[in-house]
Amino acid sequence: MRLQLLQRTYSQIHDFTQIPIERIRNFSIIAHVDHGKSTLADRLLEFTGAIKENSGQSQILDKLQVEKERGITVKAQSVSLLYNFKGDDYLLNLIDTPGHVDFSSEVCRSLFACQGVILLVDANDGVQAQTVANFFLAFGKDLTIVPVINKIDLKNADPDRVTKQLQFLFDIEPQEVLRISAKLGKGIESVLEAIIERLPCPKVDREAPFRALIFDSWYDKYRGALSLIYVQDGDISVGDEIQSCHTKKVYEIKTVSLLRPQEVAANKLNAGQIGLIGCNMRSSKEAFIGDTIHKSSCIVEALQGFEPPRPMVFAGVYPSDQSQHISLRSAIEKLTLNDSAVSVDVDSSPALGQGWRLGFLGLLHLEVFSQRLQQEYGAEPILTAPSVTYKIKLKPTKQNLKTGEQLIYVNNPALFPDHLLIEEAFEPMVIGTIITPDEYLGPVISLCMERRGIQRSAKNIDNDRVMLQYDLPLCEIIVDFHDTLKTISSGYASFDYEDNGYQSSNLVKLVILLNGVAVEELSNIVHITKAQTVGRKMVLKLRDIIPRQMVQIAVQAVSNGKVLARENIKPYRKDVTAKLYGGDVTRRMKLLAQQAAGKKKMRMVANISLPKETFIDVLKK
Ligand SMILES: Nc1nc2c(ncn2[C@@H]2O[C@H](COP(=O)(O)OP(=O)(O)OP(=O)(O)O)[C@@H](O)[C@H]2O)c(=O)[nH]1
Repeated sequence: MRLQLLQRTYSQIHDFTQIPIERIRNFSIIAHVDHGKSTLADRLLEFTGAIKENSGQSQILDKLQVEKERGITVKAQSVSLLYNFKGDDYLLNLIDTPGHVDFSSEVCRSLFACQGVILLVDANDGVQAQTVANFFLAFGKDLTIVPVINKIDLKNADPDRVTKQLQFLFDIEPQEVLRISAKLGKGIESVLEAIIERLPCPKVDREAPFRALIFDSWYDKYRGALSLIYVQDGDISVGDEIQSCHTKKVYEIKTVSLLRPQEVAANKLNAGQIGLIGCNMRSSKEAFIGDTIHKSSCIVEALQGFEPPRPMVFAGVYPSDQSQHISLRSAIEKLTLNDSAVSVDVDSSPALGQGWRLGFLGLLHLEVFSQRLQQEYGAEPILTAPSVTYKIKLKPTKQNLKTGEQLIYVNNPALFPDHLLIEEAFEPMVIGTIITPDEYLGPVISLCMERRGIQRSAKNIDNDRVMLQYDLPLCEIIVDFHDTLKTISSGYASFDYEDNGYQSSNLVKLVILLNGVAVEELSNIVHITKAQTVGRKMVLKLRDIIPRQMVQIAVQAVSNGKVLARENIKPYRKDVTAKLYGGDVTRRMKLLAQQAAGKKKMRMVANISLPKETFIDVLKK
């Protein structure tokens, strides 16, 4: 039995390595969130025999616990499929990609290894903001696009309308558009046919010296860092010595495997293929995504890497007590290998101790990262409020003129300089695209205006849908813009954004004082027009969150030396006169006066203990 299994595995591998370049297709499925990418991937896997039909498993490529729980794809996954078309075996390398805006770096990275994409659109929802962004991403990379309308089985499906939208927005010819139901498995064959007939094969050279691009990597407890590679030239086998162009380190290849979607050992990877290599990389920092690897005996020119993702949202991460510092550090290190879009800097705070300042692509990315820290590594860190990176031009002083450090970048509100030192402040901006049914246009425009948005354009994409473009400050959308947009449009509006540089802005630092002492962890950078409202809200929230203590606590929001809001948290009052029975009134007054004096002393030295959750709760809008 075991021998049979081994022979079968071997024959499969044999087939894979023998496939000529002309019969390889590397492609990705891109779409707006929930339009059915993972479901289509499941069907493709079933159709090509990689998994059994009706195996009861769904979203096979969503492996992480957080993906299964949230029903979203976070990490792009790859799978190699073998498909017999008109008598020939084809190798189809499919890369499943996430749909949420926060994970667009995964989409970008996956596209590098592809020659074409399936652009999937929901037959009921039609083109959404992320569809637009993904289309232009693929179009900009000169990839062949196969437009597919999914969910045609839905009662309200209107594929004709969606076809018109595709034609109007992207100049896609109606006859090119496929119509399928991934859920029911209808039309899947037409997708496979389009992949083979419309997509080009990879432009690679099997005779040239080996060159491959690392486009993903993750950490395995037993084998160290594993790298997913796209072989551009030549071939690679177990036992070969490879060198990294980035670190110049040399490794011996220990394992070569294909993902089917389970890992299947192989002896060799040829140009045009995608596969996994393990070469005893012990430290997570060694598998550098975007790096080119080659055989150590033959120096080659590095392949063009992709732009590293730029973190947009920063937050402090601290262990809940300092004894967990080392375990949290190792968890962060391992997780950042798997999720290379996260940037890590060391940070410290008087209240929370030693920690890190991490950069994320967006708020969902931050939430998913902290959830993965908990689920996969059992870490329970404290996260501070998210912030963006501000650019600040300092007033010229003798010192900064000498050092040339007049321009600084600040992503930690605690480090925002005093207003007297600032000549001009700049905040990061984005161009936001919103697609909404026109009945929600009013509330959507009000939301954008409330978030300091300036309209760029508005156009109808069909009879009842409008596409809006706004210039928006990044800090206004990172926390709850997406959720609010969904709420006011009953879930119908969609949103996507792209970076649009910096813009001069009137920013102030809002500091929270507890009994006159600034709590830097609660500081916030806000636009001057919002300082009063945000200050008021924070003070009220803190009043409710901070537990009453033996002394009165004054909570103040202060900006540029001016108190904008204040609330008092009343102390517990001990009845010092309880033991008095009757007697002289002066005795009673004396006891109360003694108590008041004691409290005054205490207030001055009071070290107010804030609950851990305060830092997270208070800054949620
Ligand atoms: N009726 C119907 N439902 C479908 C079809 N395809 C997918 N769905 C459903 O649509 C929902 C989203 O599908 P997914 O495959 O998770 O979508 P996705 O695009 O991978 O989502 P993300 O990974 O979050 O980007 C699931 O509830 C699917 O069952 C279809 O053809 N018809």
